[in-house]
Amino acid sequence: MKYSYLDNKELGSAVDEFIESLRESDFYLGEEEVQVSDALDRIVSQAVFAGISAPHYYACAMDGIAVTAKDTFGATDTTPVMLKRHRDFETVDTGDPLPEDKDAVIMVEDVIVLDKDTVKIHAAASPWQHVRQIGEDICQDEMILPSNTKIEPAAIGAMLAGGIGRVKVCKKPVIGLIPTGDEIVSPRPNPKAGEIIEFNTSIFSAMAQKWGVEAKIYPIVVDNLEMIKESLVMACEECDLVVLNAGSSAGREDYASKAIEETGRVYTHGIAIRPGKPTILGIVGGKAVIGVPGYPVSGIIVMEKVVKKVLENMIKSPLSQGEKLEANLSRRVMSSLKYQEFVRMKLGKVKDRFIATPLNRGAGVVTSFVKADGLLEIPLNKEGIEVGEKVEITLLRSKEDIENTLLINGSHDPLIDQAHDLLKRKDYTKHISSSHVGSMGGIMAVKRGETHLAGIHLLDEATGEYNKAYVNRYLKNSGACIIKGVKRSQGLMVARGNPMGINDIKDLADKKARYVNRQKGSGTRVLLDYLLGISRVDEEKIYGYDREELTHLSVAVQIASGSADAGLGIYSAAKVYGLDFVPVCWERYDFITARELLDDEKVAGFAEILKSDELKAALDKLGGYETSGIGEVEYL
Ligand SMILES: Nc1nc2c(c(=O)[nH]1)N[C@H]1C(S)=C(S)[C@@H](COP(=O)(O)OP(=O)(O)OC[C@H]3O[C@@H](n4cnc5c(N)ncnc54)[C@H](O)[C@@H]3O)O[C@H]1N2
Ligand code: MOO
Repeated sequence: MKYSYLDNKELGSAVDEFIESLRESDFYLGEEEVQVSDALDRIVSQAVFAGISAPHYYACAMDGIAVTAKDTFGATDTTPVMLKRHRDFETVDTGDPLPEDKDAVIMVEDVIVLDKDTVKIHAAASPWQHVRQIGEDICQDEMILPSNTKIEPAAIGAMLAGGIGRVKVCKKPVIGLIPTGDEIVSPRPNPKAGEIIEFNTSIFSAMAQKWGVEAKIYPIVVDNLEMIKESLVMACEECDLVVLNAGSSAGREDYASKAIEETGRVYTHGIAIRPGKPTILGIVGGKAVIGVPGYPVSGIIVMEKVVKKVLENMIKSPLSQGEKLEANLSRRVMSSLKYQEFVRMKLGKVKDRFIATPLNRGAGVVTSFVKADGLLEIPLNKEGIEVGEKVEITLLRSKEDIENTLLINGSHDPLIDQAHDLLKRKDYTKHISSSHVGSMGGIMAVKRGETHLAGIHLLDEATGEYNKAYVNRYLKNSGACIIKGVKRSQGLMVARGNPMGINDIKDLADKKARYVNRQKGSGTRVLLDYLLGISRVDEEKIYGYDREELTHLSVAVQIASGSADAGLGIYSAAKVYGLDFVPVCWERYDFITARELLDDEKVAGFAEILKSDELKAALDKLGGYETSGIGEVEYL
């Protein structure tokens, strides 16, 4: 295999060696002068010294009267001192210059006015009280900012106060982004089969924007070595750093490495990180060129861990640092000994513990980054991390946001999305994060204290009753209770017009329908098995019984796209895709929680939303729901 030719260099040393090589071609950007008022977030290239002191005169710090302190000595509660205007005092406001013969200010609150020109005071003033000395803030020639410091809002004020109007800053790097690939097309609403919408460079450009770096996106280049070389050379002339996106691995049409080699030099091809292993580090025309893998998740990681580091060295300043947080791992995470791995994580706080749950690890699943609250780094030579272990997470959102997030595990229902939207409309500081782990997964998460709520719909085959039996069985004595949800219509989703004439569970086998199932542990799977049992249909007779999807909507998508004929699911999911729906039964979908969490502001707030008329209206619109008792607590 060609892949064995890729390097597997440790991330830190690969990047450090690359930066060393870049230094030889003098990759610092130089400086330019800008107006201080336009200099937010720029990096000063030289230390900034004050031209004048601030304040540059003795300034009154309070509204009141300016006096000579010694004239007030002896004033007490019992022995007030009288002062005469223009002889002993002058009226002053905050910021006024202190009159020349005066050395203190008495606040207006401490002055008793006897008549227009006479006041009485009951306490002596000490010399220089409430007077801002010359240079109290900044002394002339004092250093306001050292070299290579980012200009924050207050620093703009300090420089202006110090008499500085223009400032020398590092030039802003411009990064060139070249998307490549025959299958890549510019964003459009209805791409054809085989066309992939180009979005990576928009992600990278937005990341650059957040770092305060300019980005220039070049036209998409097809998989043609000469054309890639041409675009690369042009970008290297026009930009300070170039990202060549996709074609980084060693497939038939992966030309990135060759294009860099033939126009400059490749220093590393292959870094021991996952995702992101086929990363290329090269130099063309003295400019850094980074071959970033095509998969978006790999791309984001390489931008963050490699491109950002190179840029930081270019402008000699850190670009952004994620806050860290300690959390308990809710699921075991496996890792390869060969790679340093970066895993997207969901975070939440249940009682006083932060809980971290790994998200989908597919390098093509860009929404895993949309859902992620943080990144877990698993070092090289480690096989994984066990459930319950404490891990350090680099945050992608603020700790406060995470503390304000209600966690819902278990089975998903669109009502959660509706409630989330209502919650955000009521209070923008609150969030809901839901993980689709099936009803049983939800019960276990409540048991382990890893979620605030779990959405469940589990039929007890013996009693025909929903949910309670399971809570009693699995959460006995652990003080769990039910927050009532809805009754919802479950049925068979089939293509519009029901072309195969599927009318019940038996028809799935009899008419050889291609079925799409839900995952083990999901309530819908339990329901199917129950229905197969009472219909005396063997699961082996169901074509596609082992094909599993994680949500009602993803089952509906498979049917709508024609890759399956039927799947069990709820009415609202069928409606979204315009599918026909053969009702099978009504089932209860409820939430369970630990009793001590009922007082938790987030849980109580969710129960309130459940009870609201707005939610009922939204559910009526979705269809297939019955909402009596929704939001009520049922103790077991
Ligand atoms: N046989 C093997 N195949 C692959 C291996 C391997 O070890 N053996 N490594 C995989 C890894 S890891 C990665 S990462 C990718 C790297 O792929 P390339 O950099 O060569 O990129 P492509 O194959 O051209 O594209 C991958 C994927 O990303 C999509 N893509 C590309 N550009 C964009 C864009 N601008 N916007 C949105 N999406 C984009 C592209 O369509 C592909 O789906 O290689 C594996 N292969
Ligand atoms: O870089 Mo690949 O993304 O390791 O999965």
